[in-house]
Amino acid sequence: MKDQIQQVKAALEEARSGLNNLIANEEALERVAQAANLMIASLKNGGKVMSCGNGGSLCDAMHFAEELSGRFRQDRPAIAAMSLADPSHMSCVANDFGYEYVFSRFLEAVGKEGDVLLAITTSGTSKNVVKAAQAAKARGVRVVALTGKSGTPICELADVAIVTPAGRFADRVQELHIKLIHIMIELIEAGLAESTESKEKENA
Ligand SMILES: O=C(CO)[C@@H](O)[C@H](O)[C@H](O)[C@H](O)COP(=O)(O)O
Ligand SMILES: [Zn+2]
Repeated sequence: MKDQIQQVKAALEEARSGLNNLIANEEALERVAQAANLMIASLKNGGKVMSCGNGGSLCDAMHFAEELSGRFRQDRPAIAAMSLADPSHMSCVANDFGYEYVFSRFLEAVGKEGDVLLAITTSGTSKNVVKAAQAAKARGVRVVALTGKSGTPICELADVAIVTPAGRFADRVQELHIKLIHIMIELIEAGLAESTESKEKENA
């Protein structure tokens, strides 16, 4: 039991050090604001935000989209967001074309010029996420990448790459990603509320 408590403490210390590094990383913080601004501009123009990732990052992609289309902290109008995560689509495309096409094919079906894709990959190299970013670029969809490694294929493709290194393991990177996802939602809600308020003032 003592050893386990030590293990819990060490894991929390490691997570804290990842968070401290992120707080000190001005470039990454700036990119978070840039990413939110890209999404706000798209949403104001009638666009939508799509998201994708593998494993835990797919859960993060879904978490992000549902808090925009559903609810985050308080009631407000629904925001146009969807994860590219329909299991029937994924099983069909994986079965008939290959797993690397599961997100790109969905994006080809629903992505429109002016939309934004949030592409989440801790390694920065997952083929299906990279292919989704390529499909996005080909049709004028802007790409925000959330990753743990710089200089990776997803960074090369992204309009805004948010890089959050956090040691050897994907789970620590994901823990930072989910924080940034919540923060981006806060920024998006604030940005959209601001524009609604100024429209209401104009019309008053
Ligand atoms: O959640 C975790 C690890 O924390 C795993 O399920 C992890 O998401 C999977 O190994 C993914 O396939 C990793 O893909 P990626 O982040 O490198 O794109
Ligand atoms: Zn949440």
